[in-house]
Amino acid sequence: MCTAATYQTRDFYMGRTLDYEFSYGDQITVTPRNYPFSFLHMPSLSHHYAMIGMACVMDDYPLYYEAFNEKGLGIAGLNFVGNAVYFDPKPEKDNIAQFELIPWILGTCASLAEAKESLSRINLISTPFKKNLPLAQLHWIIADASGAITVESTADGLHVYDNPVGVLTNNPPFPMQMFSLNNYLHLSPKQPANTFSNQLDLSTYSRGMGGLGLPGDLSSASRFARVAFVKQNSISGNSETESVSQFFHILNSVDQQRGCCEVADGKYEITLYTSCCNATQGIYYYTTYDNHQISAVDMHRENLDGETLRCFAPVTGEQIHMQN
Ligand SMILES: C[C@H](CCC(=O)NCCS(=O)(=O)O)[C@H]1CC[C@H]2[C@@H]3[C@H](O)C[C@@H]4C[C@H](O)CC[C@]4(C)[C@H]3C[C@H](O)[C@]12C
Repeated sequence: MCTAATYQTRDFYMGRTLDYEFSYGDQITVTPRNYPFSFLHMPSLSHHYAMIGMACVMDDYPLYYEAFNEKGLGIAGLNFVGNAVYFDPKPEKDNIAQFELIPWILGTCASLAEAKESLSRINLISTPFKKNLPLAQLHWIIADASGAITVESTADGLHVYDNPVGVLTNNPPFPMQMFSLNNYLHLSPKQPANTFSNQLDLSTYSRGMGGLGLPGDLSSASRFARVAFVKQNSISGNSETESVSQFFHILNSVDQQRGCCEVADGKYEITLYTSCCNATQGIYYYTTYDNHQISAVDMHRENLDGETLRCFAPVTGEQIHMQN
């Protein structure tokens, strides 16, 4: 399972939890403006917007999971297994392989409006990065400070949905996830009142009963409702530390603990990392399953006019601040 969310205070933030049973070899990766990006069916980009995000780097190519560019546009890819369908190249379209979508959009688009325009020409094709590398079946959230969209390539073609809640999880398709929020319209952060029956003496028996009825399980549909509720009702100050701290609290509401989600015999999906990108300032913050301390990489501390990738291995292992 995975969950992505956006958050706006003084700056625009976007991030995700990456839940899986193993790591592909994640590295925080800065791609500078002059790194040459080649595409299977599109002209190469020798100059493009710089970007930063989590990627697995293979053959010196950044296979991004989520990233954002120097213009404040971000994308996250989340599993959409069983629903994602990619196609053969079509002559009249911009044919982009699934693994090329993040570099193409972030390399060429300065805003969500430009991304939508670019998507109207795109056909996502099914060529894998390498023969022995499985084709990830994903859908994407793309966002900037102006809003968010969801992109789903299914059997009937490429769909671009407005995403007014700024949240994405996994299956089912996005319109169903949005529709099921109707089931939670009664939820409130306030203490509940008895609307069950005026003939029964039902009362709030404890403080802190806000959000009563919010689903607590780890399914994608429940995480969607939970993170949407937490995000919509979230209150924080505007400063960087208050915003980053609150953003991690929002995503921590859907954290996956080892042992709770068995995906194969003895194999457990866990939140391998949680990211929070300040897309306005170009800073990628993250925690890992074994390190709750927030670490960060600032893209503007790197040479963004360079030609080579800059990679940082995630900091792991708890950093405990002993006080005596
Ligand atoms: C596993 C990740 C998604 C996590 C997620 O959504 N979990 C939910 C699990 S569940 O089904 O709903 O149970 C996805 C997100 C981005 C993916 C990676 C990126 O797409 C980049 C390449 C793409 C290649 O096709 C496969 C390797 C890969 C390096 C992908 C590996 C893996 O599929 C990643 C890391």
